[in-house]
Amino acid sequence: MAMATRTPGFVLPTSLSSQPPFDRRGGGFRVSVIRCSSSPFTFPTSGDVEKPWTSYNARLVLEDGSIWPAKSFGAPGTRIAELVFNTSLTGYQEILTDPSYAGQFVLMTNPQIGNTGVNPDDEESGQCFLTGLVIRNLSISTSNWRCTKTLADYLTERNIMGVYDLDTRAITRRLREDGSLIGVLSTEQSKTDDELLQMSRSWDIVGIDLISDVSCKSPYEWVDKTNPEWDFNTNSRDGKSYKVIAYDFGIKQNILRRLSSYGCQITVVPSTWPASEALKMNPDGILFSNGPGDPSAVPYAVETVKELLGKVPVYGICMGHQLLGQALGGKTFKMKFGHHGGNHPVRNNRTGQVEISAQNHNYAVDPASLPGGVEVTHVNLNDGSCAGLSFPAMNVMSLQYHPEASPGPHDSDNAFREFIELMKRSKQSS
Ligand SMILES: NC(=O)CC[C@H](N)C(=O)O
Repeated sequence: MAMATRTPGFVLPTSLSSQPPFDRRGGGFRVSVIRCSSSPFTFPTSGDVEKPWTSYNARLVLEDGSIWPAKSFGAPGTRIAELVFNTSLTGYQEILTDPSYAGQFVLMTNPQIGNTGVNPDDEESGQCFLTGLVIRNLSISTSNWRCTKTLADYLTERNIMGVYDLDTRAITRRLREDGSLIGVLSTEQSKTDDELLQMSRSWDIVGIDLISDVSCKSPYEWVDKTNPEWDFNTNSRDGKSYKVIAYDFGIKQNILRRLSSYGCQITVVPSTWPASEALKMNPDGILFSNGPGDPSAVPYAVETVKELLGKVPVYGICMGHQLLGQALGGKTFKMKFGHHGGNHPVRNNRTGQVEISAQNHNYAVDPASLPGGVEVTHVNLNDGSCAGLSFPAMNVMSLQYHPEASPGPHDSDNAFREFIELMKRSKQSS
């Protein structure tokens, strides 16, 4: 049969290539099953080289009917999740432990993963929250002075699936063209392709509250700072102490470390913590954290944010920003394939400066839905989407991206100083 090449490594029969693009929201599916070749490139871990991990044959089946043969290096089994791609060159351990990836498979576009292993200092939380890791090539050797374990052992111990030997470039192009897709990863040979395909088509992530599962269950104090050896921006500290309540919607620990390094005394509270209780604790400021899933599916959290608006300075990060956007009267929407990576340029509209930022979100605030007085302070320069908000009348500031992350540059860290200044001004005027 004559074949037409759609993207490198992905071959579609000509008879099917003229069909309209896959559209899950419209309910249409292009074909039932398309078999994809594994990667056209050969790395040292392919073929006969003896590997220091246990490997099974695996498959990634996407809801558009494409099937990607793979090899497993993590936990065996069958799992379902939304597939997103991440363009970071480093930081896979932070990604694995970022609670905002709950319900997702993360495909790394960097073709070589695992070379620095894992270490106790790079954890963003106490467990891996994503459903699986999809990579092109797993490094056969691990070498780093901080490394305590290989990536394969770490994922297996934590019962997280990891697969390699797929054509990650072709899958990424597919996600960019058609948008995020639901997929099933499986090492179970007894399951047919059709069974896995049906699984992927009967699951959805939109409209689901994912934060209740990842939030802490009771309040606790946080005291750890950034390791002083690695701290930066230290000249901008004023040496004063600020009492901050951090709502945990799936908080990354580096947010807490940065706040602590800036002099905050932090109490972390669960996502369901009543606003009235938070106010009784008499905080100088409140942080609304990052967190997984659809921000419009957690109206109880939006209500809590609303009750706190105007009473104390507030700072939202990622999910926290999206909750603030809704509490201020705006709406969120699902993006085509989101932003996941350590190299997103963002313009600070107030200074005109561009920050290279770390991002991880699939939803965004629609600026057109926001009421007058709410200022869009930051814009993502890749697609013009809203990356930051401010509502000075109520001491509100928020960022769609991750100022605590330092994927090389530390450009966004000043946002913590701005929060400190917001609290300081508010204290002085009261
Ligand atoms: N990192 C986050 O807080 C993610 C926010 C939200 N879950 C999204 O995907 O847009």
